[in-house]
Amino acid sequence: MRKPRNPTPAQQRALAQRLGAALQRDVPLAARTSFRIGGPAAYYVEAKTPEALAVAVRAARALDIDYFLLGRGANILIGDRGYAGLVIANHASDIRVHGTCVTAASGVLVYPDLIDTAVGRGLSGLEHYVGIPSTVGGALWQNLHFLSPAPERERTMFIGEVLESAELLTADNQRKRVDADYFEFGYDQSVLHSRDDIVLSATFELEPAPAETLLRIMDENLRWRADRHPPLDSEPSAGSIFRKIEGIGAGRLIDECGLKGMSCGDAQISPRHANIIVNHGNASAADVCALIMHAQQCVQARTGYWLTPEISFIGEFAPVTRLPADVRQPASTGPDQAATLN
Ligand SMILES: NC(=O)C1=CN([C@@H]2O[C@H](COP(=O)(O)OP(=O)(O)OC[C@H]3O[C@@H](n4cnc5c(N)ncnc54)[C@H](OP(=O)(O)O)[C@@H]3O)[C@@H](O)[C@H]2O)C=CC1
Ligand SMILES: C=C(O[C@H]1[C@H](O)[C@@H](CO)O[C@H](OP(=O)(O)OP(=O)(O)OC[C@H]2O[C@@H](n3ccc(=O)[nH]c3=O)[C@H](O)[C@@H]2O)[C@@H]1NC(C)=O)C(=O)O
Repeated sequence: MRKPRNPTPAQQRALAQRLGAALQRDVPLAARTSFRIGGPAAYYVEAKTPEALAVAVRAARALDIDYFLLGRGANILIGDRGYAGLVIANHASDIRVHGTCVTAASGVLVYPDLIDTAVGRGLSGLEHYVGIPSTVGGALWQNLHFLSPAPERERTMFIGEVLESAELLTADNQRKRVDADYFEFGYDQSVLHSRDDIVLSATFELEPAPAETLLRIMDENLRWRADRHPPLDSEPSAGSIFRKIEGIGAGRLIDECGLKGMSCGDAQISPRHANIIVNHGNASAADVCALIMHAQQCVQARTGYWLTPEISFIGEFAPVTRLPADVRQPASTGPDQAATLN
């Protein structure tokens, strides 16, 4: 991602005029991410409806101001120097049920809000994604996934399977309804990665199911996650750091290199799951980058595989100044190390 530019004084005035009192300055972002890491947003606005989201995105585009759309902040690492442009936080939270369909604004939290609403009406299709932090928009961006129910767990299920349609703000600022095929969903993949479309809302087509079946699946999936992943509330993270390597496992490769438990400052490769880096309090983005680069280098040297980050790197990154505990050579000295990780 290009380093965001500081808006000029003229752009700043025009933005303030368009967004009014909703526009805030120098807003800390760390607490707005699941990693609890990152510097401030120079400009920040919270969109509480899909209409307000469209207004903010259109304003940034019209004024040629760099912007970033922040969902739950669960799949990103924000640089220690923050984001120089406009961060648009998606808090659009409306949910409507009509028959077996549920329509949610893109800022709705998949868990608990969307899942609880669907399950409360006895509707099946979303309960698999219990415990995973994501807004509806983020879920479509990455095609949110989890294993099919126990005991078989024979395949990965994707949220795209139950998507009926979505309303977008397209790259040319049109509001448009599209069906699920439009998204060209894959594993961790959708058309949103390559197009500038913004999801405003989504409609899911679900199926009636007995409450006890839905509650059993949710309970089993929460236990599956609790057994394998560090708990998000006490050990903040961004979930899997590296992309899946089919049939091999990014986590397994890091584990085989003996890197579990390795620390850099307060950042640590989780002793529980090697593909997750946790923040024990005051980890910086630079600390996380140092661990990422170290894992990439170790895994490549030992196995020949190159680990590609799954998370997005947002904003401006400070140089790596601290190194993982047992690394003797500097991993990087430049400010743009995030660009070298991909
Ligand atoms: N399976 C698991 O266990 C876990 C999965 N995750 C995944 O991480 C993601 C977390 O979502 P969330 O926290 O909400 O997202 P984030 O705030 O982390 O943003 C991630 C990206 O999603 C895109 N995005 C967010 N909202 C929208 C929208 N309304 N329209 C278009 N693009 C959007 C943005 O892309 P852009 O910059 O291109 O606009 C952004 O870069 C989910 O996809 C989830 O599947 C996370 C943790 C664990
Ligand atoms: C956590 C995420 O998604 C998760 C998703 O929740 C679950 C369930 O569907 O499947 C994937 O985890 P995963 O644990 O199977 O992924 P990997 O990190 O590639 O591990 C693969 C395999 O390696 C082994 N493994 C993993 C960690 C470890 O420390 N040691 C080890 O040996 C395990 O057997 C594991 O099953 C997703 N991760 C990726 C990178 O695809 C996320 O996207 O943030």
